[in-house]
Amino acid sequence: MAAPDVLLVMGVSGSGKSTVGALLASELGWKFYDADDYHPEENRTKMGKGIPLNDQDRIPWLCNLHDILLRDVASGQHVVLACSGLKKMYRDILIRGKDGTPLKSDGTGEDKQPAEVKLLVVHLNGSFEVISGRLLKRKGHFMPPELLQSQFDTLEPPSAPENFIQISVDKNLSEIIATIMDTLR
Ligand SMILES: Nc1ncnc2c1ncn2[C@@H]1O[C@H](COP(=O)(O)OP(=O)(O)O)[C@@H](O)[C@H]1O
Ligand SMILES: O=C(O)[C@H](O)[C@@H](O)[C@H](O)[C@H](O)COP(=O)(O)O
Repeated sequence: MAAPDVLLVMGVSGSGKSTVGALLASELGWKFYDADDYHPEENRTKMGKGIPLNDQDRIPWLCNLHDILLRDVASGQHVVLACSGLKKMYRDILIRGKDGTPLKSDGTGEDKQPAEVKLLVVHLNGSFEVISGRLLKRKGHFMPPELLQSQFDTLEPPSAPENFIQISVDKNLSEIIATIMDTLR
């Protein structure tokens, strides 16, 4: 696999994205973003009321994250992004933006290059029982555990031809990090 510029740590709420993403970024010395920090206030309020987000709520949030990734990658920065990325369409937006593959100038005024983000998707995969158990214990977070079923209903696990690995949330954190580091070698 070509070396990725960005690692997307994805999965349903409570699958461990923020925890794994932050550890991984620190291990790799890459920049870390938690997509939760980029939700507009309306999205946070909606989730806080127990209402699941829809495509309309998520698309502008994902487009903004795509712009951030492109900007960082263009400046040579490698990034770990923790983001639910539940549907293939959402992951495609993170890679290519909303309208597929916009062209950007390579600076010569002639050839154009696609403005794509080279992404490796790390899907943290687990059962409803294990993940809801963790969410019920998690304190001080705006996401109510009652929304977990809608997250599983929305989830489209990554599949070929996406560039991805899948790791069980039943593993402990050091095993998860070691598996990802092995994949990158
Ligand atoms: N592999 C793991 N084993 C045990 N507990 C974990 C693991 N990954 C995450 N956790 C715990 O599960 C909870 C949810 O993790 P978090 O990173 O907040 O998930 P997310 O960002 O996907 O919502 C946290 O309390 C975290 O400490
Ligand atoms: O797309 C979504 O519906 C949200 O991004 C959601 O998946 C995310 O999980 C929340 O922001 C809660 O945050 P946690 O994932 O950290 O629970």
